[in-house]
Amino acid sequence: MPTAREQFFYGGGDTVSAIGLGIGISEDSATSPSRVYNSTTVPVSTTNTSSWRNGTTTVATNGTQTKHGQTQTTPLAPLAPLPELEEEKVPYDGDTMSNLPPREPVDIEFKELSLTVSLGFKRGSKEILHNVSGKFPGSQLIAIMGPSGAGKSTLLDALSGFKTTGVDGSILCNGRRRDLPAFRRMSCYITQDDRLQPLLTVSENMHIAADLKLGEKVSYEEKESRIENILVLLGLYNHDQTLTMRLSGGQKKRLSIAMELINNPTVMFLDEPTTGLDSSSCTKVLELLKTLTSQGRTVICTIHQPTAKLFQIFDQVYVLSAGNCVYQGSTQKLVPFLQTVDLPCPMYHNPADYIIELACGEYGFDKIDTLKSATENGSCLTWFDNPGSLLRAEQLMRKHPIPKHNKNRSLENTGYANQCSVLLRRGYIKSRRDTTMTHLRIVVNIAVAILFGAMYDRAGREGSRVLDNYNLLFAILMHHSMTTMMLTVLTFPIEMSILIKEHFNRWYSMKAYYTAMTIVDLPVSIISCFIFTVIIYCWSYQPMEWVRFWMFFAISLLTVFVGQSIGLMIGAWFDVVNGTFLAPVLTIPMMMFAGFGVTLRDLPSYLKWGSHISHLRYGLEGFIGAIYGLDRGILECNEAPYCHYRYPKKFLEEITMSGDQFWNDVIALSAMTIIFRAVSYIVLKAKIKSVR
Ligand SMILES: Nc1ncnc2c1ncn2[C@@H]1O[C@H](COP(=O)(O)OP(=O)(O)OP(=O)(O)O)[C@@H](O)[C@H]1O
Repeated sequence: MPTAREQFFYGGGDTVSAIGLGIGISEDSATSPSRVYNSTTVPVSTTNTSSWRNGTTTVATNGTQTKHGQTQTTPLAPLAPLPELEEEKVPYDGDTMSNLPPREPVDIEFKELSLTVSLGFKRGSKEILHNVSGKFPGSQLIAIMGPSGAGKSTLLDALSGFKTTGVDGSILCNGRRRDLPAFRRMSCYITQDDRLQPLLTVSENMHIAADLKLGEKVSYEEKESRIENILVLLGLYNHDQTLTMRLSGGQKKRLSIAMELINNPTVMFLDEPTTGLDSSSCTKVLELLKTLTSQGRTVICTIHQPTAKLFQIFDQVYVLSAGNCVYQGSTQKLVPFLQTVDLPCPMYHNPADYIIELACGEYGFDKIDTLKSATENGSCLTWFDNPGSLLRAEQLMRKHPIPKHNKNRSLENTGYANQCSVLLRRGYIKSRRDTTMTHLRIVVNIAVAILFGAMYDRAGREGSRVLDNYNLLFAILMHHSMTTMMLTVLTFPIEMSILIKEHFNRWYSMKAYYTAMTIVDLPVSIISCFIFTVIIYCWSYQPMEWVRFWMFFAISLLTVFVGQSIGLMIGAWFDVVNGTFLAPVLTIPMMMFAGFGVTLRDLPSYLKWGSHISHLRYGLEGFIGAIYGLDRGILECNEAPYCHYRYPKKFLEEITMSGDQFWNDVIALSAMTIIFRAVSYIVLKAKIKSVR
């Protein structure tokens, strides 16, 4: 049997290639037993050359349709019926969407759109989209296709408003220039990777999304009913108590869609919704999206190389090749289009595969130019289903009144207080289940306290072991600073992708996220620090005075907060690899400036400034003030005949600390916490902005 390429270049043997393009007209198909059908082959009988989507079609999408070398004619399932999610055995009920009111369709058009990215300092820039145009009418399921690197995700980013930097050209919504805040209020973006909270169940994720998107104005019953309907529609109802991390790839994808459906967006952008899914899950996801379009939603998704079966689910396709449009129009008309430009699709070839092969330049780069000119880089509307009925911009403007001006500048659906309280609830659930950030942290604090206690048993009251106790105080300081810093260095890199998605989809503001994240961590920080302090303070026999204990605890806690804030700042600035390298590296100079190895008096004058920015210096000074300050009396001397530091004052003199700087240390550590937190918030905001 000739290969697709051979058929293309040398003709299809006994096949009339006129219809070609995935629609092979066999002169005598019944007498061609040698034909092999693969999953992407869509030959159509001569009785149905006009529509290979709905007519009687010879499909070989699985082995059963090719029997003993003979092709069986199988009618394709009509597209209209709604999907049945067999996997979950949920009978589909047309009413399941009753709580999601139909939407007024939105027509998106873009003209001469180009997108340029900066390649970095002194490296210039690169244009990814080259003046492409296109039209995505409302209520349609639209595929943006193309080879890898063609610019599919970039086009999706530009249209959704996710990318605004370097975008040139015009994007129209219902004929009017896109008002980005208003457009973002009616649209959502579902990313390729599943950015979901792994430690929450399906139901919890849905409730959090509902509370953030619908707020308190919508009643509990209404929210419940919406969640129920969506979960039933998406076949997730039976899994509502499953932790998200335990869901299958397809279920995660459906949950991502479900969470965005809660506020009933009009336009949905999905980046490769079928990637990583088996063919049955792909079909289910696409059929679900198709269902959503029937209620007025416009669903635009990027897709790599759909099989013939998946391809036919789409209404319209937009094909890109190296940032240029090579086809725009209905899926059914792709074959006739290719025929018209003299690039007929070989028989038994999936047109979707064929156009990608053409777009890759497999048949010569001149073919790409031919296609680009034929589609006028996306301006040509000839190949739409019913081009005559497409409304021009002016007609659309007349049909759709000017939208009401929204005085509310905030993009989020609910207020700051509601966002904070819902995020706190989510944070609480997460920290209850998080083995590292919560459980391991408490266990590590207890284990280290026991270890230190055993090593420095009674060092706190013994005059002959003052230097041991000094070492212990510094070790405690390092423990508080390093353990929290290393944990929080990971906070933003781990959460960043979820944060970007949820923030872009207007779930919450950065301010609310940051406030909730700060508050949620407080109980665990305080509890683990308190347990540690009690164990080590008692075991090492530090002075049994409440004032000194609380001073000691206060300095410990503030050191924890500073360590956390530095960790957050580094995590906001750098990725995981650089962050985990930089955090300990930056701690070393802080240690040197703490006055521990080299006393503050002996620091070279040109390095004195370092001691003022070292949180470990203030921590150590604070500990010394708590343990040896407040005019502490003579120490016991039971373990050695001579106690050099029997008088605490002598020790303070030698380490050049006065022991009365406690409040200055508290102020310095508090100020550092506030400054580092503020810097990490600013860096985080800038980073999120820079992504766009
Ligand atoms: N910020 C950037 N800096 C430099 N090049 C970029 C940047 N963003 C995208 N590109 C380049 O632009 C081209 C298009 O990228 P895009 O992610 O849109 O492709 P795609 O068609 O979605 O590919 P895939 O299907 O593999 O995801 C690629 O060559 C990519 O390397």
